[in-house]
Amino acid sequence: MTVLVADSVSDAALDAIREGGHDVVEDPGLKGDALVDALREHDPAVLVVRSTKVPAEALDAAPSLELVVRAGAGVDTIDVAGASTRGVFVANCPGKNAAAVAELAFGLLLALDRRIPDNVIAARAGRWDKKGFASARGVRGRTLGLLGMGSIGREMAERARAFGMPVVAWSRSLTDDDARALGVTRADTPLDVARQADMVSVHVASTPETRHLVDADFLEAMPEGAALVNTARADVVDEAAVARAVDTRGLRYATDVPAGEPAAKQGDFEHPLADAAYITHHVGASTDQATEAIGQEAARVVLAYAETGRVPNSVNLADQTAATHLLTVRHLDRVGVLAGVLAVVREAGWNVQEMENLVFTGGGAAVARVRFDGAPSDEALARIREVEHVLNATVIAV
Ligand SMILES: NC(=O)c1ccc[n+]([C@@H]2O[C@H](COP(=O)([O-])OP(=O)(O)OC[C@H]3O[C@@H](n4cnc5c(N)ncnc54)[C@H](O)[C@@H]3O)[C@@H](O)[C@H]2O)c1
Ligand SMILES: O=C(O)CC[C@@H](O)C(=O)O
Repeated sequence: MTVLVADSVSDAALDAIREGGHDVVEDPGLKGDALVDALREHDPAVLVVRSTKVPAEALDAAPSLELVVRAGAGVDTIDVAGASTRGVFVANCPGKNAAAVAELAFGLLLALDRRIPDNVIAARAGRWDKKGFASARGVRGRTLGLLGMGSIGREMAERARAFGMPVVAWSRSLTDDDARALGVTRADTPLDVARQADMVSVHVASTPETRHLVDADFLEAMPEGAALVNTARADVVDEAAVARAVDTRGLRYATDVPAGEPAAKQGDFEHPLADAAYITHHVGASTDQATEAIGQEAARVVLAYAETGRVPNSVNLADQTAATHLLTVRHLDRVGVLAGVLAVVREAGWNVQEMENLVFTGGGAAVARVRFDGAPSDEALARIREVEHVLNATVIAV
């Protein structure tokens, strides 16, 4: 299998994939047209990326492409819907960089409280200002609000405990039992978090539903002088509203994911909040530990897919198909039996949604399970039972 790696991934991961017998083409600088050209040239079965965008034209460039692995958490950089319509799997590496991101997010919260970057900038400029930097609120006993209690949100809750910060959290599927187990107070809505928290950290995925989850109303509901940290994605926070809240309500803001983040790893950067906020360079996941863990997981996904055809951490397989019925066929393990069964299935107009064939020890017999969407008929079932080497067949509603 050819594996094109378009971003920097750990050497250990690349070695593991090579040791699995696969050709690795590594070009960490690929993006845009260069990525499309490389996909066309190498026609890989697997593409591994970090933040590199994978749009529809990239998916179209490699007819052999079967799997895109996001060596990270967020898959908003990949045209997942486009991959689904082309029958291409997309997988990610969930949780593997969560500790690293939580470390940065907490660093930013503390930096906002103590104005650490401004202290450093002043010292570097040859200015001593103990008077100017002497006041801070402190975080112990302050309430931390969390939006999103996935892998990173949970890591944040753990760290908040160590800092003596009560946590109020909103997450779309957080239950009271989950909240109790995590030692946090569950909020019914994001606005409830805004009202109760002194500092808020954002950890939801970027989706159409989470766009501007932090908007003008959210910022208005936060107390004067509150702090907000965004290490999730730019579009989850309305940055124009943030700029206004910085001016009018003394909001303190830090982000690792500024809007208009450059695609290139180095270059010029301008941002309307560059002076008013603390902006880091999308480095939440960039610790050695996270890079190693992400690399290992990306390699595991590639190797598991190559060996089993199954995709760990797939993000675009339907949780629930449209299947209405399950056809179970016990049969002798002979050539052509399933073809005969499927011919009847086709004539009956049953739309196959899921299918598996398990062989019994010794290899004499097998059982096929076909989940389909369609109206069952006794006549079709009788014809399946008549297919040569079929032992028995049943249909039940699922
Ligand atoms: N700054 C960085 O370097 C960096 C690194 C890793 C992840 N991230 C970002 O942080 C995000 C969270 O990472 P994670 O590892 O915790 O992911 P996760 O999948 O474990 O958690 C995602 C959270 O988003 C919520 N969510 C997803 N879709 C939603 C929707 N439609 N409406 C409301 N909530 C929704 C989920 O409920 C969950 O709470 C990632 O999606 C990514 O964008 C940034
Ligand atoms: O790969 C990176 O450096 C960033 C990854 C991060 O945004 C993610 O969603 O995992």
